Amino acid sequence: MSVPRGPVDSSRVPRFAGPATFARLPRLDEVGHADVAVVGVPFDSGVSYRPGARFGPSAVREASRLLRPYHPGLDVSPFAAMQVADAGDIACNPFDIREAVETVEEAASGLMEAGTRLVTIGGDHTIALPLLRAAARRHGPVALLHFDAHLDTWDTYFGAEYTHGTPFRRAVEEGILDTEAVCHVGTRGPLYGKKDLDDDRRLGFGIVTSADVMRRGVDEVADALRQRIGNRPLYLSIDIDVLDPAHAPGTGTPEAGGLTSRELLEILRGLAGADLVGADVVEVAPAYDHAEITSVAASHVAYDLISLLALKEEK
Ligand SMILES: N=C(N)NCCCC(=O)O
Ligand SMILES: [Zn+2]
Ligand SMILES: [Zn+2]
Repeated sequence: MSVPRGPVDSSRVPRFAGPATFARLPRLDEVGHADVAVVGVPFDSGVSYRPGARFGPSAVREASRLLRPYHPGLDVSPFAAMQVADAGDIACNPFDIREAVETVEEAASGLMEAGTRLVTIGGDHTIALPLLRAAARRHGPVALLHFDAHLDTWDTYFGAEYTHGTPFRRAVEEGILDTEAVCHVGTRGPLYGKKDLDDDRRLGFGIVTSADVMRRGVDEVADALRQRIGNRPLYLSIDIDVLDPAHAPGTGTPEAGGLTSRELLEILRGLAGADLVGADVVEVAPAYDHAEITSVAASHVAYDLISLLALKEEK
């Protein structure tokens, strides 16, 4: 039996039929080894406001049925260039955040053992910490581009260290980021105080605000980010709330004045050539969504991330 590769043929089986793996790709257990695996983490016990991101992975998979095999913007057919498979969900304890964080780290590390690179669908932003740990185990401290309305470098919430507002402070404390190349993109909205920005700067982060993207334009922003990253191993963490609520209403902590989905996708495309080692798309909370606006956007972001990984494979 030959190993399946790529999405189910949509000229034979309509896209709305059959199980919703990401982009209707084969499951990891059907292909054995994958160059890239899409994995879900249905976990939202780290949220500070609206819950619901535990249903993100299934909503993004459902919305990904319409994705097509060729990416004209990057001139790549990601599912032909490499084996991409859906690894299903990492099942983690919704009642014990610390245990869940460990489960995600171990499961992600296990998947990466064979050289598989991960595109993870969240889940709330807490999960970026164990995913970065797994990336750093393999590659050493990684460069990070963090697309988000929020800094997520706060210290604790109600005394809790592991939450969706704190993963990147923990990551710096743990020494798993290359703090010469860590930057937030799309930041906006009210903060608790000026100290938030001072702390964030002290941790080593640069900031490209949502307003900066508007004023400087996507090409200039992407070029500057590419330069800052150089050829370091790069992890991309994308909180879907980086998009304006008009483009992503289905999320837990929406903030006005965000990026358009077009801006986000174009900045990502401008990162072509970077040494991308892993990525996540988090904070899709489908209960607040309308007409799959948010999960469609997230599915396209994931597709672009996979396409960036494919460019690397093609070389
Ligand atoms: N959406 C994420 N990841 N973090 C938002 C935390 C905002 C807050 O509770 O102040
Ligand atoms: Zn956020
Ligand atoms: Zn976040």
